[in-house]
Amino acid sequence: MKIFSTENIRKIDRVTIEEEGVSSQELIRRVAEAVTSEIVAHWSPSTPVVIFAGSGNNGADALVVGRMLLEAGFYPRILLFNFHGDSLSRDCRQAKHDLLATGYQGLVEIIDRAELPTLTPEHLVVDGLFGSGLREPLEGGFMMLARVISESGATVISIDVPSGMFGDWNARVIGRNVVHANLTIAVQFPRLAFFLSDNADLVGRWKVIDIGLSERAILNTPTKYFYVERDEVSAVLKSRKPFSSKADYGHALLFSGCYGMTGAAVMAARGALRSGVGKLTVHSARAAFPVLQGQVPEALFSPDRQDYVISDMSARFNCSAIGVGPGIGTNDATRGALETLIKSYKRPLVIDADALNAIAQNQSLLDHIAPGSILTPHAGEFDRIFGAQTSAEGRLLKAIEVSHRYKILIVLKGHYTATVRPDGKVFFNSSGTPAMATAGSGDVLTGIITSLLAQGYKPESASVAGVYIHGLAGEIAADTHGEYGTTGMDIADAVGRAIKVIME
Ligand SMILES: NC(=O)C1=CN([C@@H]2O[C@H](COP(=O)(O)OP(=O)(O)OC[C@H]3O[C@@H](n4cnc5c(N)ncnc54)[C@H](O)[C@@H]3O)[C@@H](O)[C@H]2O)[C@H](O)CC1
Ligand SMILES: [K+]
Repeated sequence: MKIFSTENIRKIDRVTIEEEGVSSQELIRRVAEAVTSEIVAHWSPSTPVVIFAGSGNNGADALVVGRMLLEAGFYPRILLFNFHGDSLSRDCRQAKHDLLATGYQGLVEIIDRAELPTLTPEHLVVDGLFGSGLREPLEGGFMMLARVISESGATVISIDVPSGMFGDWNARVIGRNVVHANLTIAVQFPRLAFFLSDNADLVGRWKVIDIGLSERAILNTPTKYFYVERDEVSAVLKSRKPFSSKADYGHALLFSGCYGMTGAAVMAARGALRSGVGKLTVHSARAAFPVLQGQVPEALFSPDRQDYVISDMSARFNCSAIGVGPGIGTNDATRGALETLIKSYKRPLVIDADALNAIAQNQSLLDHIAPGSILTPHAGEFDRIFGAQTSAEGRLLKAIEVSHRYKILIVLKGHYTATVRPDGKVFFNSSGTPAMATAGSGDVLTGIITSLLAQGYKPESASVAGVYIHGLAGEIAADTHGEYGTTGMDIADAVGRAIKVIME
């Protein structure tokens, strides 16, 4: 699914109204209908509801919600901010008119000074103060109002975006000055800001409602941001040919494991094999031999010269893809071997874990990484390489910059793992569960992406598809083992089923 900028949503909105003949009032009605159904489905008419309506079309949405709630037997209190008595948008004026035409007596129109109602945790607040028309961070009375709403303990449903927050970038916004929603109901598309952990407490849960904006305009409007769902991944994964053999699905090489961290190699290997690689060789410390051969008998074992660490990472047997990092440790010999690999290997590498930490200690290696390589850092690993970031937004911007500069893909792991490409496109992943916050989970991902690369998928699709498959495998594993009980190995073992579900 495309994630559009606020500006582009406005354009698509305009095309829908001007070229497809849908009136803005009809669009507002569709928004209000969806918000109202949500309320009617989960709250009883006796709920004390307070609706805050601003002067623009976000306020118009809110006023129409008010009218629809009245029809459903609720009796909301509605506050409309109409400074000087003449600031309403045309649609907001119309919505006010329609509301008053029902004979409703509860409208409080705030023209100069606001008398705010006391809010308690029993209240349900509908936040229609500001949507995509917000121009500046809130200040003064609106800032105070946002704080009062957030600190009241009331349940808050925000229409389109939490008021005070921009849909795109929020570096200038202070979280405390934004309405904190429990649920945000976004019009037609999720916003970039929803995917950044900085805003998690402001957005709450979010849903998107389809109001039927022009499909042609949606198709023709470019964007750099995407939300990856199952359909996009199933369009990428290829079915196997009946007459194919293992030679058709690549031979991956993993540099993984050392004494004490052989399990990482096991999980990466399992992830690779369960995602369809034709052959797999794991090069590891000699001491890893019995564990790897015992736990992953399908993989070939390539012993290092050294017993306890990896000291040699030369590419061998013309392998079709290399993954490096899980459980390799930070030994000098291993770091030296990694430097040689990075400086000599000309095809994309998958680089994870301690291999990332080695790069953090020798950043000149970034200049040598083959274009199209995939780095899979979590926030801490990313910051160690590219500098400490104070926000997820800053980290994403930095990832976009360095991905372009070094021509590498960065898989920034988190709740919505973001895959950042050198062309500036960013893919936020939709699958996954907190059950995956467990040791070994990342090793499995390295295995999956390396396996897809080995099978001939381009780095752009191996990364995005690999991340989605990994998340879905985590969901499947958590179905059986629960949020607490899911292990890295459970995730690895569910990878095959995840791919099956995607391809069905
Ligand atoms: N996307 C769609 O297709 C549809 C969206 N809808 C809803 O409409 C709003 C956007 O409405 P708009 O009138 O453009 O803007 P707002 O209601 O968000 O607010 C504009 C209003 O606020 C004033 N203002 C802006 N910034 C500030 C500030 N910092 N302090 C004080 N006042 C400010 C500005 O001057 C205007 O008066 C969208 O979010 C959806 O909710 C429709 O439902 C139709 C389809
Ligand atoms: K809002």
